Amino acid sequence: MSFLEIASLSKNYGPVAAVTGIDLAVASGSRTAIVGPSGCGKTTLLRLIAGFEAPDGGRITLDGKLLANGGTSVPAHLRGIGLVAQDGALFPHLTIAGNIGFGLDRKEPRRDERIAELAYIVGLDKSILSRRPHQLSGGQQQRVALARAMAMKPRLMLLDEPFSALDTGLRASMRKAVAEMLESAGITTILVTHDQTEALSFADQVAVMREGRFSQIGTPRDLYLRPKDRMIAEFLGDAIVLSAKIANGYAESTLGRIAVDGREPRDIARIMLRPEQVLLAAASRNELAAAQPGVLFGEVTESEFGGASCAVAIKLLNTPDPPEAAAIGSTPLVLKKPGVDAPSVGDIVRISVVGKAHVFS
Ligand SMILES: Nc1ncnc2c1ncn2[C@@H]1O[C@H](COP(=O)(O)OP(=O)(O)OP(=O)(O)O)[C@@H](O)[C@H]1O
Repeated sequence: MSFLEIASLSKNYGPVAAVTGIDLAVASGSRTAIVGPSGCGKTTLLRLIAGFEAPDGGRITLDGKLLANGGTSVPAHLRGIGLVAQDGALFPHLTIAGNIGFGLDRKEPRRDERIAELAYIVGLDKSILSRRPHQLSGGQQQRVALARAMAMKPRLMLLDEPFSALDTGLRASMRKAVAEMLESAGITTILVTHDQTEALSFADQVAVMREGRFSQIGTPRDLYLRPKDRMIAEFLGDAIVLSAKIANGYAESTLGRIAVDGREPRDIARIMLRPEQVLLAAASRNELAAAQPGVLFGEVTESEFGGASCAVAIKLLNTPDPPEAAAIGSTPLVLKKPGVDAPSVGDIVRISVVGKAHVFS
């Protein structure tokens, strides 16, 4: 049995089915990320696990102990679960030190030391410990909430978008620091996030949620490279989706002959490539005129500078599959390339594909 087991969990708010028949198994000491569009039920699921909401149906078991089963529910304060809410939910009348140390024993001789240590771990300066929450930025408040939850040494930590108020650089370093801190304390964690990169880099297991249900659960690599459908593919990153004919482990498509991850022959299939699988090399019109069969060329129609990642749109100039070319001609291939050597509008490029394409079932 897994550390956390959720079976057929449901919660309705009047006519709104916020969570519908969720099953989830979480291994001890692991990190799970839940991603999904706004309103799909992520926060409700965390609140059900934490015990702030009672489910209408289903079961939650933690470390072999039943926490919720139909009508019966263990109260939140007896679950040993930490929840860091989206807005931090700090106590406004307490100082930052008071907030962080809220759950610590007042008679504990090392209490102040422990508070300072927790503040240090989440990257907060000691000088803010005497302030009140309203005197902190949103990002600082989120870190206080995290330190307060850590102080309780929970068996399971639930993080609801805990890095959303931080800017990009700080967000990545906090994510890494928090992951290390949770790992060294052996705390099992579930993170809810809107940010795909955050989910893919933080977790051992990712669950994609849609309309109250999980549409796919797997390792970050599995979900990124082998998503079940186009929506999941596009939720986790940019995707190039093409029609293709599959035979002998290869797809015949607009982008030529590409190895695929399935061997089942299909006359009409949809395949997916991640844009970073498509490589561009500078070429000329002479090379295009003398192109060997199967060698693909394109012309850059748009190039939008974005620093490390520039959007480059390409119109295919020759294709092994003319009817598809017409289709892709109207929607150009869009790739992200580093700004330092992104091609310019009008450039001719040779196109090649690395790795395998994924075949949607
Ligand atoms: N207390 C409540 N009363 C009524 N409806 C609610 C309540 N809490 C949530 N809902 C509804 O349940 C659905 C799921 O909400 P939830 O907050 O769980 O989504 P979410 O995926 O966390 O969204 P976001 O990413 O925007 O935070 C939404 O339709 C929401 O409006």
